[in-house]
Amino acid sequence: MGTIEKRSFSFRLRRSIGDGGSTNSRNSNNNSSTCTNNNSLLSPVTSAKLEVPNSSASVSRRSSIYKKPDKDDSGIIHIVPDIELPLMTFSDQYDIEKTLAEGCFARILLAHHRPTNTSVVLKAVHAELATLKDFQKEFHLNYQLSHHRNILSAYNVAFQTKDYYVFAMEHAPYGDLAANLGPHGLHESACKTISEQLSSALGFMHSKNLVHRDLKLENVLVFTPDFSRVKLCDFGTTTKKSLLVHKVKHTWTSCVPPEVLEIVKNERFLCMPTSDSWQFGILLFNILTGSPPWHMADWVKDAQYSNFMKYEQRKTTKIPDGFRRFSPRLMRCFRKYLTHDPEDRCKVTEVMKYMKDRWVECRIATSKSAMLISPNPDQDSCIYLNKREGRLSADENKLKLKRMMSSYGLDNSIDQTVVRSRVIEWLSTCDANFDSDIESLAALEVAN
Ligand SMILES: Nc1ncnc2c1ncn2[C@@H]1O[C@H](COP(=O)(O)OP(=O)(O)OP(=O)(O)O)[C@@H](O)[C@H]1O
Repeated sequence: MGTIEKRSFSFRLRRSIGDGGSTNSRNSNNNSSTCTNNNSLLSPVTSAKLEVPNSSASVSRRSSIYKKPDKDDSGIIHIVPDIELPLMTFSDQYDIEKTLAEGCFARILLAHHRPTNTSVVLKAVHAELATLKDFQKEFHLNYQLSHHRNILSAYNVAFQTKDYYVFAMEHAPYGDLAANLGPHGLHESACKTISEQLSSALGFMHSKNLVHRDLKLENVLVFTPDFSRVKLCDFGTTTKKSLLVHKVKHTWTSCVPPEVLEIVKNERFLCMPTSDSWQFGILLFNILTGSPPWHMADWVKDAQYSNFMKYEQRKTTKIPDGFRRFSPRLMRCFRKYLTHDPEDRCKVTEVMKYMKDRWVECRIATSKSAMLISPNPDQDSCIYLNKREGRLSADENKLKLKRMMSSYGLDNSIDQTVVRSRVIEWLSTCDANFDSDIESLAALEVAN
């Protein structure tokens, strides 16, 4: 094997975010705006000479190769600088420990950086599948956004090998949200924690006129097992607001907003933050239930979406199937995120108004069929509420009713045998598999 010559590249092209038009890249935006390049905005990136840590860096960024980007970017975030990428091999400075993931465009490698004795993750973008300027844009944005606590920190380190463009970032020890989601979703409190952090990260991006465009479970990384620290990653499709873009390829159809789904192949459209709001709504549903609300936001082809759309547009009061467990407050919130018309869609931070509300309510009886929905009560907030809090509120309501009736001088003595047989009769008409001996009914009798 011959030695690989180390040389630097500089790029004469001057551009702003979204400028391009490559056909094989994932972010094949095409617009004509051009900005003046400023090399001083980001110091030349070399992996041979690593940056000394900034003393004010937060605990999670203590790595000796982390250099904090400037908080007050005054708009420079929209100018992708020409950076020099030294050519090297991984083994020059890194021991590759394992491949964490293979994305559509990149390999994600856990590596040990020998000179600084630091564990890092290397995102190695296939040079054949992405253009150099797409790589530079992703690296620049990730690095510049790094100072938000819920955005993955990129180190000031980038280089190229024979086959890859590479940059370094911190390691998320618990992987992505998709890997942490059970079939019945997460508990309400975890969903609130996650949505608070993600809405903050996306709100921060929007405040800088940037649209992420590819929010999905796989692009949210988990740093603590209780989800108290999650971070947004993958800025490969991030675009400046109002630029003309093509559809993002290689994403789940359920994440594609209706106005984007309608776009015909190769047609371009304006990139707007409301598409992140839509994807936030889908992600919220996904983490609460374990699956997306529909396959695609096409009211002709997808009955589930069509049902939601009728409800959202107040053509029916019937709550769509997948949403029945949610409280009226959360339904109001979903309506705002998942409204068909992007003009009417709320800002991504809207969810913060709903943090004090209960999100999940149980409208499912504790019958055998209900238990089949979630055999593990701790996995499903609906059943969880039903068991731990349902009885308490039922007792309280009963007492209230008794007090109210007696204050009007009404007799409130009830024949419990009649009540019991009516309940059994009603349940058996609802559920063919109903067994009158189930524990919940025995408990009902005791409570009465
Ligand atoms: N810093 C990290 N720590 C741990 N895992 C990571 C890290 N970065 C990425 N991953 C894992 O690698 C996967 C792919 O990463 P990423 O989305 O950046 O690659 P990509 O090629 O752009 O993906 P896509 O297929 O969405 O285009 C993530 O879903 C996540 O599981």
